[in-house]
Amino acid sequence: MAKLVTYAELKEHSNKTSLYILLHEKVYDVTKFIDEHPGGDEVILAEAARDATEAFEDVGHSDEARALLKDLLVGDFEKTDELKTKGPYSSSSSNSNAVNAAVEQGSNLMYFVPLAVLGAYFAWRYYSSGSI
Ligand code: HEM
Repeated sequence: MAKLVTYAELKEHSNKTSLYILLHEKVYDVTKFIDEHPGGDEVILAEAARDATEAFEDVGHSDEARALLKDLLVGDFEKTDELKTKGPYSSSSSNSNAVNAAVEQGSNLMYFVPLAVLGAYFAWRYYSSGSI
């Protein structure tokens, strides 16, 4: 059976001397790999002691990148309440609500502007037809 890695262990290995990364509920030892990472060491260090799945998938890593993982595997991550593997960090919903509201306001304006132009056009036709 695969080794279970606890959240405490994940946190212990969160610096350049020893670094574990949590991806898809599995823990990888990337200590030796970070210097070779084409994306640089900082982006990986930023994912220490948290769920790096989203960051990793957002980049759209190649199959070659994924193949590297199997040699780095430490074990399965032991799920805890402290760190939901779906990511408690996935940006706060209040924030995205504000963005949604802004987008909605923008689209209201997108309807209003062409309608106003149309209204102005018919008003112009109405008045100019009277004078011809
Ligand atoms: C242990 C996990 C990781 C492995 C094995 C890995 C491996 C690789 C490899 C092989 C590439 C070259 C392009 C490709 O083949 O897809 C790459 C690129 C990249 N990686 Fe990772 N990576 C890991 C984790 C991460 C994380 C957590 C991030 C966080 C954002 C990240 C960000 C990037 C970026 C931004 C590039 C693009 C670099 C460029 O094209 O300039 N990687 N990675």
